[in-house]
Amino acid sequence: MTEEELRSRLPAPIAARVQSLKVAEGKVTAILDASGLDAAARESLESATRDTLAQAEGVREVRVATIADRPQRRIVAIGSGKGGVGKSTLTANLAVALARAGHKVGIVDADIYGPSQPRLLDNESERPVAEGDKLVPVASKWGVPVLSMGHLVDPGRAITWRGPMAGRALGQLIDANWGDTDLLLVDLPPGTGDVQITMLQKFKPAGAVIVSTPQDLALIDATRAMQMFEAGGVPVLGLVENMAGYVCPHCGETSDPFGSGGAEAEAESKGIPFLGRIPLALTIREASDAGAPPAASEGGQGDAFRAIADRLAQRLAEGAA
Ligand SMILES: Nc1ncnc2c1ncn2[C@@H]1O[C@H](COP(=O)(O)OP(=O)(O)OP(=O)(O)O)[C@@H](O)[C@H]1O
Repeated sequence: MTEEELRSRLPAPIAARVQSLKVAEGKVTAILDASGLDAAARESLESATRDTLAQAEGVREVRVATIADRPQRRIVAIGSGKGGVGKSTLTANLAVALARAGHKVGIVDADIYGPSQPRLLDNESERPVAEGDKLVPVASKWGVPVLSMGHLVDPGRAITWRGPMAGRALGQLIDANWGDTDLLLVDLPPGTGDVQITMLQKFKPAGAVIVSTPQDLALIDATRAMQMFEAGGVPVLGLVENMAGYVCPHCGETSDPFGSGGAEAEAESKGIPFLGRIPLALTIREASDAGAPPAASEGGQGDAFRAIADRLAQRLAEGAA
């Protein structure tokens, strides 16, 4: 079926909202203008479009996206299969590098059970204020506004919420008063649990970046995370290998305690772009603990983060998300 034929199948009120409709090899992508609609009306517009187009001959897959009159804000989720692989460190440094390159970027720390962005960005003592029923993100000295559960609860107090509450908390952080921020990096909790699924279903990230260390076991978990995003219709923008190659602070020699290159090979085998690798370096841990992201200063390990941020920006500009 041609694009014109597909368009003509849509009822007039839906057809009037079609901004673009493309079909390639049985995959239809429709972009609709949802201006003036509330969330429920937007969802029924989306599902009616999807249902109608899916019935057309030769259509295997239908993707529907809506744009509204509020500023377009893209969400990119940073995920990992397991904990401790450096997802939060990467998120903070990517955001700082992107902000330095002129992007309007903010961070949502969705790791609500173990928030670390306030420490990484050195604004732990700040508290967000509410404007109306929305939170106003907390500024950081690195030019990146952030909202984190770490800003809302006392440090060290364990959060013992069940899934639905955690999902609601995440909603408040994402649906905050982000002003002209047009890119939100969401630091997800590790793994593929409730919070991640809520995130996919409710907030439809434009894309995801997966972080892994080079070991086989970490990569198996990373593959699971990739599958979760793909099943949720979220394109994986790329894979990052962290803690690849240890640079000895004394002699400068590089060794590979966790192996090296595994993530790149894994990305290649899955047809996913490899965005780059960050070495295991004492200076990264020390700077991160001190709230001074390496990407904020010239040279050193900041270059590795900047190179990944550039590749991510390029992927976004190419329309990969
Ligand atoms: N490339 C690196 N070199 C040295 N230390 C690193 C590197 N990346 C991360 N770290 C350190 O490893 C620890 C875990 O990093 P981080 O908190 O970013 O991981 P995470 O995947 O977000 O963990 P969590 O499971 O808590 O969400 C931190 O102490 C951090 O400073």
